[in-house]
Amino acid sequence: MTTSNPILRFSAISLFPEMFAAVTESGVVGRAIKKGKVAVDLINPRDFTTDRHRTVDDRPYGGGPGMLMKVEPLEKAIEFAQSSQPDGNRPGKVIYLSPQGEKIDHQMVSQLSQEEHLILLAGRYEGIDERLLNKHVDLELSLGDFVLSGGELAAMAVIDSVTRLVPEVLGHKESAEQDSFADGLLDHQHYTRPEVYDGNRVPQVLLSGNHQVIESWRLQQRLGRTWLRRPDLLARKKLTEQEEKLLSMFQAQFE
Ligand SMILES: CCN(CC)Cc1ccc(CNC(=O)c2csc3nc[nH]c(=O)c23)cc1
Repeated sequence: MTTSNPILRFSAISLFPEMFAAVTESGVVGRAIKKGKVAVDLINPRDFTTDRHRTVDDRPYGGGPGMLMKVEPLEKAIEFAQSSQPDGNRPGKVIYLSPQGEKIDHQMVSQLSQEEHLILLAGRYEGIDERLLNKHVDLELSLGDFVLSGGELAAMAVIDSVTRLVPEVLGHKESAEQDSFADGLLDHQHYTRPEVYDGNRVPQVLLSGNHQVIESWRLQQRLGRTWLRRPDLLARKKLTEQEEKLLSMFQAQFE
């Protein structure tokens, strides 16, 4: 269902629209749609075919394995998505999910959350015609250096991660949690009942009730774990004097 004035509209172009139920019918995105803050339109290129067999794939010039997405149904699907734009608004940004794209990270997601309309082109087969790409696609994004069967999972990752950053979508409680990754550090360890599990106790500091010490311990763990597991993230982060001190105390235990 299309909502009249959502904060952000996604148009997902895919041969497998039913896959998107995974994000539209549950969780944060499902709630945001119900609240009318976000809209997700599903557009299937097969609905724009004109032949009896509703053909959506075509053979590659120059031969080689596999097929490509047929140009005409795909172009019509993109144009339909762009036409579903409330007039006067900025034209939707066309994003092609592809292994050749720029890797998605928090910065990219944060930028996309400022848009009003994102048209997500989820490819299947080996890809799409380069001329179509040059004519319609504004941005090519990849989920990472591994092979998926199509762009749908990547498109859903964009829908979920961008929706979480749209103001007023997350309640105050959840939005606090989103800050953790946004500040470029990994998360600290988590513990819940029982206090002793499998012979292991919860770190005493977390039972102390001393919130200042607990916050300091958690920050130190976040700095230390990022240093151990993702030094690339740490290299990009300007640390305060207090953070430098906490990290060097953490590192001292490895000397
Ligand atoms: C023969 C070279 N392959 C490119 C790495 C062909 C190919 C494999 C898989 C696909 C389908 N994948 C996507 O559409 C895709 C879309 S976003 C993405 N991110 C990471 N990995 C991915 O495979 C994808 C398309 C072409």
